[in-house]
This record gives sequence, C-alpha cells and structure tokens, in this order.
Amino acid sequence: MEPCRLAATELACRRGERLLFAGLSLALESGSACHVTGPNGVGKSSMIRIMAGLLCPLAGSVERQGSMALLDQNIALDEHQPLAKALDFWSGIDGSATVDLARLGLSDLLDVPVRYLSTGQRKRAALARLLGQGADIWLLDEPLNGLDSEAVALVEALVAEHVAAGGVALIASHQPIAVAGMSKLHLPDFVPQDAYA
Ligand SMILES: Nc1ncnc2c1ncn2[C@@H]1O[C@H](COP(=O)(O)OP(=O)(O)OP(=O)(O)O)[C@@H](O)[C@H]1O
Repeated sequence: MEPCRLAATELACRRGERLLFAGLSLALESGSACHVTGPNGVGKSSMIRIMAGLLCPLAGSVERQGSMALLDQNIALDEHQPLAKALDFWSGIDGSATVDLARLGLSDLLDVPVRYLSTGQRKRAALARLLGQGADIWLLDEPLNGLDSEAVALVEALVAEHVAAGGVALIASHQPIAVAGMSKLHLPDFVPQDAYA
C-alpha cells in the first residue's frame, strides 16, 4: 500500500442552529487508527462526513492522501438484486480486490435478494463492499451496529489487518472496539455556542 494520510486542522461543525464541535484537529499517518467516541448526537457521524468530503465544515480543513472508502448505514447495494450480483456490480467498478466472502459469513447468502438480508447480514455485505474497494483510508461510521459478537471480533481483526498493511482507519462508534494501538478522540458533550457567533 502507498503511504497515506488523513488529517484535520481546527475543524468546526454546525448542524442547524447548534455548534457541534470546534477546534478539532487530528493526524493519522499510514498504519494508524483512531476511535471517535461520544454520546448520541455529539457529531461523530458529522465528523466522518466532513472527513469524507461529503459535508462542509464551518471552519478548518481536511487533508487526504490516498484512496478513501466510507462505510455507514447506507449500503449502496441494489435491494432488488441477489447479493452476488449486487456485489459484482461494484467489483466491476472498484477493480480486482479479492474479498473472502466465506470469512464474512456471506457464502450461503449470495442468491438472496439484498432486501431480504437481516441487519447483521447487511452490515457484513457492507464490509464486503468496503474490502472490495481496496482503499487506503477507511472511514467507518458505527461499523459494529447490528453485528453479533463473532462479527464484532471480525471487524476488529479486519481493522487491525488494514492498519498493519499501512492503511488508515477512522472509526466512529459508541461501542467499544478493540484494536491494538488505536488512539481515541472523544467529542465533547458541551461546546460553548458563542465560539463562531
Ligand atoms: N441535516 C441536518 N440538519 C440539522 N441538524 C442535523 C442534520 N444532521 C444531523 N443533525 C444534528 O446534528 C447532531 C449530530 O448528529 P450526528 O449524526 O453527527 O451525531 P452522532 O454523534 O453521530 O450521533 P449518534 O451517536 O446518535 O449516531 C444531532 O443533533 C443531529 O440532530
């Protein structure tokens, strides 16, 4: 994997009338991961979307070096297609990264239409999409939602492997996630609202 980097400098984010965070900085170099924590509504998903370039910050900047993949609640798979076909559509676009569908527990589900997949199965399918992209930088928004304990351990292993291979991972999750060496960024519950008045 080529060296990659994801950094934010002095980010601020406002949603509606509320300033969610301000003065937020971080720098993730190749081979590092960060767990963004904080209670519901503090702005974890908003931060991930800013890092992905999908949401404009109120202030600050983001630096990205390397290809990026985003895993969130939208799995972007055709609900009407069997899982194999829905995944094939993207592998035709993403390229040739090989995905071990058996490891993800998807081998027996390939002929099932995406709309019939359970919550955890959908998340596993989203992980297949993530791995298929072969991206340097992973942005994961609540990747453990809906997963059983075995699948949680699998996600932890996948992140550890990605980081060991020189990738970067930024993970927003209110659940504990065990990856050796991963840093933590706790978004504050209280932010003075007059900082950018
Ligand atoms: N499009 C929007 N317009 C206005 N406010 C929004 C919008 N999207 C989100 N918000 C608000 O921004 C705040 C932060 O939302 P966000 O989803 O980033 O939080 P979160 O920390 O990821 O929460 P959770 O742990 O519940 O997933 C919430 O109060 C939410 O209502």
